[in-house]
Amino acid sequence: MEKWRTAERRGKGLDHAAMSADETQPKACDERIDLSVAASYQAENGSITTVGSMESEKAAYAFLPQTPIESTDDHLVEFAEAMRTVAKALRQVAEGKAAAQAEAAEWKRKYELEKAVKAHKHHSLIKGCSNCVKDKLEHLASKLTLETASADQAGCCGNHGICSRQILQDQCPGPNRKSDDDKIVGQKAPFRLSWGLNGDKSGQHKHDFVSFEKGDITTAERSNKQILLKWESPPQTVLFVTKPNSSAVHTLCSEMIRWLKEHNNMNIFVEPRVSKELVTEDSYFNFIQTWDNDQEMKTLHTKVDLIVTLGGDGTVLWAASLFRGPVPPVVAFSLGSLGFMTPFPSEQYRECLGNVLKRPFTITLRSRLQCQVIRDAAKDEVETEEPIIVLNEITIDRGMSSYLTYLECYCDSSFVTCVQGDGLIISTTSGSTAYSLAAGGSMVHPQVPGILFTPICPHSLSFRPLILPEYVTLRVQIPFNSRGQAWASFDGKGRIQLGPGDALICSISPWPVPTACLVDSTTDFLRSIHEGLHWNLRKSQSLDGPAA
Ligand SMILES: NC(=O)c1ccc[n+]([C@@H]2O[C@H](COP(=O)([O-])OP(=O)(O)OC[C@H]3O[C@@H](n4cnc5c(N)ncnc54)[C@H](O)[C@@H]3O)[C@@H](O)[C@H]2O)c1
Ligand SMILES: Nc1ncnc2c1ncn2[C@@H]1O[C@H](COP(=O)(O)OP(=O)(O)OP(=O)(O)O)[C@@H](O)[C@H]1O
Repeated sequence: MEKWRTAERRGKGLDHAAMSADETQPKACDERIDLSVAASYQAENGSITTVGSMESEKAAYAFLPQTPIESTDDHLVEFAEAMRTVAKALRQVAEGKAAAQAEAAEWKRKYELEKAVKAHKHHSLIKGCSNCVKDKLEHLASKLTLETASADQAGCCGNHGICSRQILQDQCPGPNRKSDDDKIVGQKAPFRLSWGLNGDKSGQHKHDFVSFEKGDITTAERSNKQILLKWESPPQTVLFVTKPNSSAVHTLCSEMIRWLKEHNNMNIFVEPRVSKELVTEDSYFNFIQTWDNDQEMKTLHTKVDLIVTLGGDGTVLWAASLFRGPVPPVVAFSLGSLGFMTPFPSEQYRECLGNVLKRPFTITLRSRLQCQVIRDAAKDEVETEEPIIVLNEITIDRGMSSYLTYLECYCDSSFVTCVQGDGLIISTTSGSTAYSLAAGGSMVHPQVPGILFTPICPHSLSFRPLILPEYVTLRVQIPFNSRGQAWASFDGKGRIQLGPGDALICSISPWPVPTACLVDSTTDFLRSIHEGLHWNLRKSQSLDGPAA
């Protein structure tokens, strides 16, 4: 834009010079005047070449009166005319150059003023805007305003070039100018955000996402983006977790192990039960590894690059339960009925595994809940039991009891409610499509950072399910005045009885389950609710019918 504008002005200058050249009669005195004007232009602009040519032109004019020879007069007039044409051309060039230089100087000065005003704005916001700084700023701004106005009468910022309105929004003359009060910049107090509970400095500090320049809060990054996993070196060890008592699963498992060994020379781990079955079946499987006890199982995550599950959602839950700490990425093949967490088609295992082993793939980080049971009898003791970790949910229900459960619930130190009904589900977002859904909870995308609080058959008309933020700790207490007992279960397993005075404490575990996506987290989630639940499936209305 600026280039175009400069070129236009230069063009105008040339046109003007050309017009005067046409109008000027070829008289000697005029020619001298023209030449002197051109000479002075060049001297001012310091162009040595041009000044040199002016000297030769002067010499040519000085020669004119001394040569009154008829035959040579015409020649001299012709020569003088030629000199005049040359001089005019030189003047046009000089005028154009001078105009361009003046214009460039003007824009440079404007730019420097704008820069200075910006720097003062920034300085005053950081250090506090003193009156002195403000005065200086206003002075600079008004200077800029005046000069902008005189440089371009078309209005604030004009149509071309640097837009000072963008840089100095409050300083525009004309109809868009703001009031004097609005003109004051840097009045907002700077602040800092930090992470932690009630200002506790031990909390995890994330990157600052506050723009101090403007004092506004902005989310620089989305909290939980789609995550891509890319191997830095080729994976070498795969753990198979398979649904028991299924011949289809067993056949596929041995076929996949062979394929992985022969094509990728992978190390294979299987559960002790499966190892026995395979080795008994064929000595070919002697190379597969397993574990003998819990202690060995606890170190699995240090040896395994990838977990392959063959079964339904229950098998994914089972695989996750083998890892109380970090979990390797899970590639879940569907051999169940619904398959909310099993997106990979088992018939295409070669292609799917080939991709996962060699190419980057998207994962869903499925958060888990860790839960500790605090017995009333042992509440003063130091906690020794390891927490129980679930991928779907913790359920507290009335079990065999025919009485209502009576559960007091707290979120951090705040009282939430008393649950009187069949029970309560505290669910992860992955578990939102399981038991919690059946109890009336919302379906939540697995990457939403939240904890679901869903009552089971509450005896109250107004008890709607809640979704709480992932950073809270929930405590469910069986009060001493509870009529009955309560039972807790973890991903539908391991039921334990809770008596009056016992409590259950849950929070999000630092160890999520990374599950490989077939497409991406959202596509897989939507596919599972469409195909698994036939979500919102309805025959479309036909076009014919009553007019609106
Ligand atoms: N009324 C109910 O809906 C109900 C009752 C009890 C347990 N469950 C669920 O069953 C889970 C245990 O599953 P299982 O396979 O070991 O038991 P299971 O074999 O009894 O299967 C229960 C069903 O729940 C489905 N399921 C499991 N996790 C799911 C998830 N995250 N999203 C959608 N569906 C899911 C399974 O596909 C299966 O069809 C529990 O965690 C609980 O959520 C549901
Ligand atoms: N490796 C395993 N060891 C022991 N039990 C397992 C294992 N894998 C799965 N299970 C259990 O087997 C049961 C059925 O498994 P799963 O849910 O995967 O199959 P499904 O019921 O046929 O599929 P879906 O849940 O889709 O209907 C679950 O309760 C699960 O806990």
